[in-house]
Amino acid sequence: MALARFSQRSERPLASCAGGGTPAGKKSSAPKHSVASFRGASIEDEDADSRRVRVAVRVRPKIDEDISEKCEFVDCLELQPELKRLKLIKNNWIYESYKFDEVFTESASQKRVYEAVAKPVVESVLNGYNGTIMAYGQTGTGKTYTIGQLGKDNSSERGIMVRALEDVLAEASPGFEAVLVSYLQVYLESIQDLLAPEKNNISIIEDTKSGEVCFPGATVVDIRDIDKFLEVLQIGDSNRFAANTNMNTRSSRSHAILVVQIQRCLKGNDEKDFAFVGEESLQNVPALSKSKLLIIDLAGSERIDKSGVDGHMLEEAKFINLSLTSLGKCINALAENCAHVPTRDSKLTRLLSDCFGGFAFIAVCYPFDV
Ligand SMILES: Nc1ncnc2c1ncn2[C@@H]1O[C@H](COP(=O)(O)OP(=O)(O)OP(=O)(O)O)[C@@H](O)[C@H]1O
Repeated sequence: MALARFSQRSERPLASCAGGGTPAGKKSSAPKHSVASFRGASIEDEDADSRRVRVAVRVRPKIDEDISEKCEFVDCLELQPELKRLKLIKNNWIYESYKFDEVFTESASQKRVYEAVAKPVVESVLNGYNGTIMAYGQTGTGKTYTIGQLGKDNSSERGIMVRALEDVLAEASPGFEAVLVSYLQVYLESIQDLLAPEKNNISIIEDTKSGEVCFPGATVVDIRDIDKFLEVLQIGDSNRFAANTNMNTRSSRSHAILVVQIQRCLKGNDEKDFAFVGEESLQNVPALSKSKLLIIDLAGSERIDKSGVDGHMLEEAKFINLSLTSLGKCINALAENCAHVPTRDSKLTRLLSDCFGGFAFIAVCYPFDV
């Protein structure tokens, strides 16, 4: 499974913001823990912070299900975390080597993954940037575990969503800042509100001037404490489309997107700390800084023959693979610094469009067929 992160400075002009202004595994004999290979992951000599694409890879441990299935595991991966390298061994003589921004072995804790991959993005969002963290990989490789694990009984198992909100809430001071959360899923190219599933087909509105993307009608919950957030996540997760496939007993059939908007009033008496509308300075109206954090648990890419799906689930798999392909095209365009990023090809990429560009850090990853 690969984790991607990217962030973008909000470049919306002060006056354009509402509220008076905005500073800115048929069970395979293949090892399920070998998950993905990544194009674009072998960039070695660029300065990591200046790159628009950053990729971390996490290999999950064998789980009881793998063992009870009596799968034969073939060692086809060699991890070199200290070199941030992964070797894909094809046979005794042939291997391919990939370089990542981080390589996490089976023993990597949730905390470590969060701190190395997600925490820097959360920090930049708290500083007014838009940031995105997403997990990509073959079905059953641990994306939901990494991103969305609630860890209600064991807080050490908490995933990126919960840890990110813990950090955001630790920074926010009540009454002064708002932490607004929406939880959506993209299923069969339709956006559904995970917190109010009757709201289907939610539209995506793009502000033509600022490029800001919003989802009118989606439930927005003002989060003040982590218990409330856990409740919200649990409701959302219960509404997510999931199914039992050959490769995962609870396979997510949709892309889940957590949208966290952070609003902060800027303090100070300097003119620059206040909003401007046209020529008029709105003295005494505190400027509002808005930034957005997207945390995305992508549906698993799957080989239809391996996952053993048919009928409706086959339709689902086609939509999943199509939207992942369009995401891949956008990411390639960003990785190659293309002027045009083709965001209009799928709901998923349209929804992400205000986080594509600028100082972006994004993953480019492709499923690895064993
Ligand atoms: N690092 C880990 N440590 C322990 N168990 C893990 C780890 N990663 C994943 N698992 C377990 O592996 C199984 C598959 O994980 P998960 O459902 O997160 O995969 P996924 O990539 O989200 O799959 P899909 O794309 O089909 O939804 C689950 O039982 C999960 O608890």
